[in-house]
Amino acid sequence: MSSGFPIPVSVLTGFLGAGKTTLLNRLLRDPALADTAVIINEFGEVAIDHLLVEQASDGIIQLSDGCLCCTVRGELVDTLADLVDRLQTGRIARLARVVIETTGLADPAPVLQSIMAHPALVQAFRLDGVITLVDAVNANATLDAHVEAVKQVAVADRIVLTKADLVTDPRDVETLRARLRQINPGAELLEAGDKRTDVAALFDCGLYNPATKSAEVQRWLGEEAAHDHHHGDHDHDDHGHDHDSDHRHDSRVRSYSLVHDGPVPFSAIEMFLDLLRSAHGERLLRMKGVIELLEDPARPLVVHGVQKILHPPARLPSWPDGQRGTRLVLITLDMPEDYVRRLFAAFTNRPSIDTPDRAALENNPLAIAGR
Ligand SMILES: Nc1nc2c(ncn2[C@@H]2O[C@H](COP(=O)(O)OP(=O)(O)OP(=O)(O)O)[C@@H](O)[C@H]2O)c(=O)[nH]1
Repeated sequence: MSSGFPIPVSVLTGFLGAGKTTLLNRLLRDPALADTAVIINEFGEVAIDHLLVEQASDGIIQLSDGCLCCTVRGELVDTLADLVDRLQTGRIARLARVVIETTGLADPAPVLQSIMAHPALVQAFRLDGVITLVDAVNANATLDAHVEAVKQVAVADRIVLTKADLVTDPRDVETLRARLRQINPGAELLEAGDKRTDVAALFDCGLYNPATKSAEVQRWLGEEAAHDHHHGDHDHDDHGHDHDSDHRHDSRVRSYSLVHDGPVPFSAIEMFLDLLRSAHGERLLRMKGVIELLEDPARPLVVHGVQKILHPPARLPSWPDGQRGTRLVLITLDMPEDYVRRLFAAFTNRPSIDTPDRAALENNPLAIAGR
């Protein structure tokens, strides 16, 4: 494949009517998004019709500013594969970026998985990040009612609050921000109405940016460290209202970091990640981390995963903050944290009491109870 690959893919998600199309229309006016293909993952209306100048017969639409727009007909992977084919056969001159707008209340994980798990697409595309829009007026009710909405927040790299202008009491926005922080401490929290919520703020949020050979590691690790906690089962908001934990899907979401000072053999980390994903894939909403490998401790290995899918690990040329060590950040849904911690300890050779050591685990991975 030529040097333009892998092409960054951003997923724009958010509840029904959260303001995805509105934000996308604003962003597409920025020349920085030239040569971007927008894939709208739904049938029916073309949402950005006022930008259209020409509709190609095959469903891919060339916009006046050079962007491409298509609605998914059939499988998303087919649409992405078709874009690669067009690029390689010269039917598209350039393709710098893909933005996938998902439908309202969808679980974004299958979209991410369809890209990251596809053997051919993974060569052509890399997941840049998930941008989740949250409607400040309706978010609390939606988060209470739909676990998909909580997942959308949990997998985000950027959370954009929309319609804050319609909320009369600013304290309600602050309460919502705290709730979103609780679900996903690592994501940057922005407001749609803020001029700074631009292309630069929303894109290129991968852990590893091949263009600059740098990582966002420092920022999200710092955030996570500051927020490392269990999410309480019994929260109350600023107005003193207790939430019924049965309706609080976000109490099922936890984020925590796993830290190991010192290098870890590649085989150990590989086995740890394999076991975690095979045993708990659906519950592992998001994982990001840097790993100090025994085999090459000077160059951190960056891992990035969504559910069972692990993005191909990238190498950084050096440690971004000078601090070595293995640090993984997990966002999980209904996953026994204790099991994960003990598994990690076993593979990093720090068995806790009653936990079999790594050699025993490699022979019998089920030896850790509590799954
Ligand atoms: N006041 C206000 N209205 C907004 C804001 N963002 C979006 N809207 C309005 O909310 C409505 C829905 O916005 P869309 O951009 O269509 O939302 P969407 O997420 O694309 O909607 P679906 O694709 O149907 O899920 C529109 O009427 C927008 O004008 C905002 O920040 N403030």
